[in-house]
Amino acid sequence: MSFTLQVLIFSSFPFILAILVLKSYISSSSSSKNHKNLPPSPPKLPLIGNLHQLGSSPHRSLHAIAQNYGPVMLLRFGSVPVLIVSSVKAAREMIKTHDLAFASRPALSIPRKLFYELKDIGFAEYGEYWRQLKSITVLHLLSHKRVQSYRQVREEEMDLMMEKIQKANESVVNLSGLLASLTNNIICRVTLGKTYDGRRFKRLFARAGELVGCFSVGSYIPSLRWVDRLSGIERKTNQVFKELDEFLDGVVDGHVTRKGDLATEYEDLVDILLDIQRDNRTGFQLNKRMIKATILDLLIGGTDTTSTSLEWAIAELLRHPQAMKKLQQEAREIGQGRSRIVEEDLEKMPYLKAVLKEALRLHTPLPLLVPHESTQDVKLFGYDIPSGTQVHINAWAIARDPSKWEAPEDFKPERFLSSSIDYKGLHYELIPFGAGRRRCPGIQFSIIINEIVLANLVYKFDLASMGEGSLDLSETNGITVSKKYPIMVSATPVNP
Ligand code: HEM
Repeated sequence: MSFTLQVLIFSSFPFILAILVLKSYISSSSSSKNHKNLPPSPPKLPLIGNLHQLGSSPHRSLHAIAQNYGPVMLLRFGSVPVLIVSSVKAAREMIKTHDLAFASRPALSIPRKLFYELKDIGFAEYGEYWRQLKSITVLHLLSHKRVQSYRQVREEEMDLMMEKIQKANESVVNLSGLLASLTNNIICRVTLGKTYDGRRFKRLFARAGELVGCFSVGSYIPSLRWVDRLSGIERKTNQVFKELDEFLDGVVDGHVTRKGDLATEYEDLVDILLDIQRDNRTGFQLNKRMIKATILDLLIGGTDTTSTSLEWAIAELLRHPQAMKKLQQEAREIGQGRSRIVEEDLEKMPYLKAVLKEALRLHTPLPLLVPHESTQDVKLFGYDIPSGTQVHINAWAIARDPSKWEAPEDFKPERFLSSSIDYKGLHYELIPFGAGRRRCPGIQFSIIINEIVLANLVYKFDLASMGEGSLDLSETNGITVSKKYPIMVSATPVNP
């Protein structure tokens, strides 16, 4: 930054601050005149509001603040009113009773750039466009039948991973890295028709994922939008978008040109989107930008979330040898000496399902879900919530609410053996995939990968953690909360 620019910025700062404080005073005095019954709020600073209180783990900081201000509290991130919902009762009222009012998303500047002006499913505002795209996703891309049809892809990629572990011959392997590659390969083959696992591809998607979770000052304090320019975040977003767009252009064009002359074993999701575009069978005209935005959503939304949840489950099993033993017993009784557990076996493995549920409860991969936004004035929990309020549901806090969960901090898969609580969006105490209209459409897709991989891993190997990091539960920062240190194991093959 040049000296003159610095002087200009810093000399104008007190002036900008004064205007903003005055503005916030005027608006707060005018809102108090409206006699709105707003939710409780912690004290805030001028200009930044409560942003300084978020820290590096916002789900933990917000949980701590909610202990004093209650399960429905109103914060300010810069100039944006942000509602934080932290109890089962409040989440149920929000999603069950007022789902429509809260079904939109805030238009944040980084997703807007990366996802083709919000032409994807995850960040599109609520309306006819989102409804059509979500229905295509649920009915054609991620339906039960479609997920079943990719069984061979799952099995081939899983076998490749097991071979790598076998070949390591009990020397230390980075299991976290293998799980990340496995889910990346499955999602790429299903979505794009082939694997992309080069360093450049992985780095591009890692940068895109990081950017989605990044805080852009301009989205919350419009008068300080220039900070995003100076910090380099705007340039980085534009660069990543350019590279993503070139990559996706190549993918879509490649699918168009090979049509007809190159027989493929299965239809991947780009083929299906192009078919829908061609026959216009849904009555909704898809264009290339919409197709690219949709693919990007599936790649970014499905990969890390799936591998992270499996990684947490394995970390907890390594920390709880009794639970590991119980799961191995279940797998070996079901497998009965066959070379592998198959997908038909999974329904007969209640402990496996309980382990994965318990891991999703304790280590919610997206602890604050994806932000929602109200599009009308609503009464929630007795409070007035104005239209245009951004909403974060602290699913991580809800999943350890002591009034709903006994010994909430303990890893106890057994709690699910005698309970009908599921993560599909009907039990608000466990909502790692969200609930209501905006619920994740990839539940089945990710759960079947995690079930089949975990079942076979413990069926074929005895895993011993190597190094302290494997058992350490520290978290990364970002929208998807993963294990900070990779799981390193030595895997001894067992003869089932
Ligand atoms: C363990 C794995 C996963 C977790 C924990 C997860 C979690 C979530 C959450 C919390 C949301 C937002 C819900 C809300 O706003 O209330 C979401 C939305 C979404 N997820 Fe997932 N997800 C997972 C896997 C997947 C997979 C495998 C795919 C696709 C291949 C996928 C695609 C999407 C899409 C497209 C949306 C946007 C839905 C909308 O806004 O209407 N997810 N997911």
